[in-house]
Amino acid sequence: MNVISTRQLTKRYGRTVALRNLNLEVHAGEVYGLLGPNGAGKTTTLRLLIDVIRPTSGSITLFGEPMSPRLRGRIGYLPGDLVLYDRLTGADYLRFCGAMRSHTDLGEAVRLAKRLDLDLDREAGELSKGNRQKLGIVQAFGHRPDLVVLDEPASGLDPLAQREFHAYLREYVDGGGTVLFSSHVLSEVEQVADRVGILLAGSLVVQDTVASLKANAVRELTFTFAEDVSAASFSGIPGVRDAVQASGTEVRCRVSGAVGELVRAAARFPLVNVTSHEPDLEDIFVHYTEERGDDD
Ligand SMILES: Nc1ncnc2c1ncn2[C@@H]1O[C@H](COP(=O)(O)OP(=O)(O)OP(=O)(O)O)[C@@H](O)[C@H]1O
Repeated sequence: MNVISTRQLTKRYGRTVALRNLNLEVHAGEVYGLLGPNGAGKTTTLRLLIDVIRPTSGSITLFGEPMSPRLRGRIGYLPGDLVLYDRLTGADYLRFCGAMRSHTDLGEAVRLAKRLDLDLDREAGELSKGNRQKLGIVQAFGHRPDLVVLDEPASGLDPLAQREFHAYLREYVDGGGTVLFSSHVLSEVEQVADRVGILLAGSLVVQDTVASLKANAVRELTFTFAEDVSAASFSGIPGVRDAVQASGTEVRCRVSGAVGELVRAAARFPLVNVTSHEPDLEDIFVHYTEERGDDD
């Protein structure tokens, strides 16, 4: 089942098209990472989904229904620009958020705060950036929502807090929750997301599992031969993007998809060694960004 489904979702700010015909599907029980460089439209997407801004055109369905006040209570949200009341303690702030949602049980929030090593007795004005972020995360999950939408959640968290937060996310989705989060920290998305969407200049250019993106990504194979072999021998082989002469006896090929044809071709020469550079999410991200740049 799709917890989030958007159809041709578009948002313009005057002449700026922040989001263009977005068809996003987030499945129940998954962690979905929305990636993109600054200004790509991530925050716009998240704000549309939680109904703080309205689309120029297109539609949004959450839990199979159009947004309504009843649905709001099922959603937790961490904004990218979290505003806290400096004189309220963390506990006061959580009670305040709870009262607005008619959810007075702070049990889950207190448990998560403990896990993240956040002192709820301190006033927000005294908290460091990372601890303010933790309080924002705690309020997003505190009312036990079914869907949580997080804008750059790991921003400011130290590595230990990040690890604990990621473990919590996994437990939350294993318990039936669904998470959509935005990030431009590729390693974070790679670690924690089941599926990834890459937004570039307001358009979703790819949406897939991290594993599948990697399997289909361009990888680099370097062949070392016992004698000089020309890179031209490898151009035109299915999957080969380009073949570069690294030295007389060394050829570097960029290949997408299966590498069998290329390896068979290389084996016709006196092959001494093959090394493969496995693509990570960063390579994939750079690839789509460059491809997009080439189109423009
Ligand atoms: N309120 C607004 N008025 C005018 N333009 C806006 C407004 N909000 C966003 N934009 C523009 O819409 C585009 C998308 O912005 P958005 O904040 O969604 O990007 P983002 O991917 O979240 O970026 P970042 O990673 O920097 O937070 C940008 O060109 C931005 O300048």
